[in-house]
Amino acid sequence: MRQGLADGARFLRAFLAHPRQVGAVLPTSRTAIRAMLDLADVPAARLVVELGAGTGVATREILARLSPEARLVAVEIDPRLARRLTERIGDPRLQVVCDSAEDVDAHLDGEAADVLVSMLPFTSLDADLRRRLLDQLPRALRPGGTAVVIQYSPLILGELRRRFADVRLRITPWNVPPAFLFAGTRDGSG
Ligand SMILES: C[S@@+](CC[C@H](N)C(=O)[O-])C[C@H]1O[C@@H](n2cnc3c(N)ncnc32)[C@H](O)[C@@H]1O
Repeated sequence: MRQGLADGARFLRAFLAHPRQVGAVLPTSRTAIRAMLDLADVPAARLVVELGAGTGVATREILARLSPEARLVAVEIDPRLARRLTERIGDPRLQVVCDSAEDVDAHLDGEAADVLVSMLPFTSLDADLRRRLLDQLPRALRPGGTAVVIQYSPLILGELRRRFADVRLRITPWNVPPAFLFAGTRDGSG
């Protein structure tokens, strides 16, 4: 409970410092995170990449589903949030990277992700940055891999359809505000 409040306060501070970069006043609910992760096969993945890890609400749930031999690379641009994540989650499968998700490739050692989880606030970002970040999603994935994306509006659907062979859409009311969940599959079976 106290940890949840502390995370909420930390998230709000990050929002007040960089509203467009953070894109939300409250951390995403665990129920919405679970519904999003249900759209991909995290337990079968060898490499999962998370973009925009924030206070780690999805990071923890990914680790709970991840196999003992797999690894998770979590990218967060805000140095305070990234440092806090490293301090708080001592799991040897987790690597926290403080960088922009535009440069995620540089941190994957030539590997491609089986599952990519995006918490990035695409709709509040500047259009050029949004395009560069969206272009990274299929690039960081292996052929046949899945990207799951959470947003507070459906506006990104067309952009995802341009980049993925198949895109599924779900809506979860168990978040403030209600969230749109997308799952895109990269072309090819690998
Ligand atoms: C809507 S928040 C979600 C955070 C977290 N998953 C949660 O719900 O608590 C978006 C996160 O993406 C991060 N972010 C924004 N732009 C980014 C970028 N270019 N690269 C990496 N992280 C970014 C923000 O700092 C913020 O932590």
